[in-house]
Amino acid sequence: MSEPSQLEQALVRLDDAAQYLNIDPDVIEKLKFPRETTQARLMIRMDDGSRKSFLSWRCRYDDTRGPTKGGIRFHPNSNAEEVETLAFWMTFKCAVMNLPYGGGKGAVQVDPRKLSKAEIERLSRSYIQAFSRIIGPDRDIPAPDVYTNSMIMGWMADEYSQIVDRYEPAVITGKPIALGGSKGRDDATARGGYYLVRHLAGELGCDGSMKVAIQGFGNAGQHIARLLAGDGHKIVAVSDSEGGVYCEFGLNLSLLMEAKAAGKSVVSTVGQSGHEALSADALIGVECDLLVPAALEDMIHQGNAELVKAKVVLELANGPVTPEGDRILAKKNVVVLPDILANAGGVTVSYFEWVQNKQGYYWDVEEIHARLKTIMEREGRAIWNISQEKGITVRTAAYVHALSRLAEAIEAHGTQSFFVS
Ligand SMILES: NC(=O)c1ccc[n+]([C@@H]2O[C@H](COP(=O)([O-])OP(=O)(O)OC[C@H]3O[C@@H](n4cnc5c(N)ncnc54)[C@H](O)[C@@H]3O)[C@@H](O)[C@H]2O)c1
Repeated sequence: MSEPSQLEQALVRLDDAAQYLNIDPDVIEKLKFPRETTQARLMIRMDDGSRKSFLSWRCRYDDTRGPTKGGIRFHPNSNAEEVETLAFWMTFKCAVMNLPYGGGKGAVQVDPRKLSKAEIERLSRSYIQAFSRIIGPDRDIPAPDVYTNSMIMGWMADEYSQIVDRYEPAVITGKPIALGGSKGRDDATARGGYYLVRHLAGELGCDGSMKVAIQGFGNAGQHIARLLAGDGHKIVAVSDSEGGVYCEFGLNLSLLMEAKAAGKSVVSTVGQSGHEALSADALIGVECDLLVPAALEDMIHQGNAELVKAKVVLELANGPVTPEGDRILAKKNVVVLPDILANAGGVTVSYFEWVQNKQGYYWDVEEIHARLKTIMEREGRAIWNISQEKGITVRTAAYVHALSRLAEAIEAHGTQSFFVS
């Protein structure tokens, strides 16, 4: 038998959740397949005068609850199936948070590190030229993802406005503040996870001072370290792609952030402030209360999940625990706060950006934080209660929560075929 595809693996979560709900089979049939995936070949002029082409996609997985929403990734390994899987996750993430969106995703198969800044700008504008009839402020709203950033979103929003011949900032989120971006977007993903852990601390047994290990010390990893340390928790281990560092009394975060800002690995701080070297893999098994995967997919799996000593795993990364890893953690009574809830602070503040663009009135950062906190606590509490009532993992509970909202919307839309023939 062939290996299940990436999307088939993701759909296992849908089947798991469906067992706990009495929903129409039509709903599952609708959610099993993306509504539409468009492929385009982008041709751009390189700096040396030659022309080069790149494959690209945009998937609108499901738009029952509103316009589709999801990032655009620039990556050499991107392919249609990965885009569809990520769009499926976005469908559930937006439903978990009750944002008025469906799920989408886009990608260009490219290694942007091999392109000049001008070439990346031409590629970004060419993506919008190819997909301008698919995206739109009330149809499909892109955002940054792996190897894309606010500068690229600014170029894309500008290109779209030129094509439709009017100022249309709500077509894309994650823009620079000068072009209609929102305050509070930079640390939104980590802050959402932080509000969630703080709110459920009593239930999770995390109400005292915690020891924390963080895998991946990029945007999400550095912000969660800063926020948790601010509450007096000890960050005892962090890692990046080159290795890790450990200090049982708490790492020196300023030292680590200075190293990253200078383009160095966290490993460059070994020997200073009591920092000891730790292999990237050893981080998973560090003695701690909270483990935060904030790097890549599939990092906690069948081969290393048994090593986890933390009571709680906060998934700031997308898909960091494999289904086998999940089963092992559940057996060890480790609570996993799943990605579609734990890292949804990012898309929630993207939603705030879209609302601000549409209303033309901008909120201060305190208002953004207060609104994000309210939503994380409300949805986190509802999901926690489902997991307790049904005796299921928090991940399955999050899917149950999202699926019941999706099912309600799909049923409310009705199906025309009932009235034909
Ligand atoms: N930034 C956001 O708003 C956001 C929103 C939702 C989800 N996420 C997810 O969070 C994760 C991290 O995103 P980010 O924006 O912080 O990315 P980033 O590129 O800023 O940081 C990723 C970090 O992971 C490290 N890393 C790579 N391979 C590693 C390995 N094998 N072991 C340990 N560390 C490793 C990198 O060195 C880097 O420090 C991704 O899965 C992303 O999809 C991010």
